[in-house]
Amino acid sequence: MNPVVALTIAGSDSGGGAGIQADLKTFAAHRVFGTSVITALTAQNTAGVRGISAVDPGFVGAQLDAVLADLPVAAVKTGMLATPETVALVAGYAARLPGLVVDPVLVASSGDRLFTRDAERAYLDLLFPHAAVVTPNLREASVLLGRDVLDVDDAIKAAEDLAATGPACVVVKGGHLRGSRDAVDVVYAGGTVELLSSPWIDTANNHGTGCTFAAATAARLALGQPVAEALAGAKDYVHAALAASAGWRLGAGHGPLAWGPFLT
Ligand SMILES: Nc1ncnc2c1ncn2[C@@H]1O[C@H](COP(=O)(O)OP(=O)(O)OP(=O)(O)O)[C@@H](O)[C@H]1O
Ligand SMILES: Cc1ncc(COP(=O)(O)O)c(N)n1
Repeated sequence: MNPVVALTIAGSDSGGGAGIQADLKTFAAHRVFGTSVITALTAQNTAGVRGISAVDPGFVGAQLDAVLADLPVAAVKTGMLATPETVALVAGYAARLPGLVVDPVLVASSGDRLFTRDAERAYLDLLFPHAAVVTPNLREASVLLGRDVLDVDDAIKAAEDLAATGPACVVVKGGHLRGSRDAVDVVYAGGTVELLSSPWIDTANNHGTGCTFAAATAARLALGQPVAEALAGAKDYVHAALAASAGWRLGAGHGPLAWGPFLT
């Protein structure tokens, strides 16, 4: 029987911990066949981003045309899109992108910018209206809304306000919540707020958690799970992948998660 196919539209992380590399490993761990449209190359390792070379939007389009013309993509995740031009381009394909999970990657965990400064509105105006799920972290929600998003109450209000731009579901991720003993994510869909919570794992190996969460959600949507089930499963998967790599020392900075075969 043919495998289910998912697509990631994202940047390459040469260090293998985030971006396209994290997404494809996450798809494989879910037994989903991964395809990829690369929007940018980053010269990156666990310590930070040394350089970025954005792919010309025309060639991002050529990759999308090639994949969509030939392969039965069942769900899509977007990660680093690098420029508002590429956000606009991807939005133009929205009608052909089922189960669209938009992770609005703006800044790396190292603090390096991954998206054109002051151009974030393109996400709100062009891409969010087409998304099944959007997954900002606290800092991304704050940049998108132009105000501080620091605690769970702020995150609930942020999720409501971001939902007004049109996505079916908003998850404001709480991996950077201050002083929390649990990793609490706020999920807002259909006018209802729910909290997704898992025990906090004390680890420096947390590079790529956001990419992995969004890719696991897309993989599960591709497998036919409803959104709420896909998000709960993705949350469990990230927790397991963080726990499994907690004892690793790969790289001098924030190390990667343990995907797929390393989980068992
Ligand atoms: N130390 C941790 N222990 C348990 N869960 C965590 C931890 N860190 C992050 N998570 C979970 O991982 C998912 C990603 O959240 P996070 O807020 O880290 O996203 P992000 O900032 O976009 O990730 P990234 O570091 O890749 O940019 C969320 O479900 C969050 O609750
Ligand atoms: C290519 C690429 N995509 C996404 C991220 C965000 O991940 P993180 O916040 O863990 O650095 C990244 N660093 N690099």
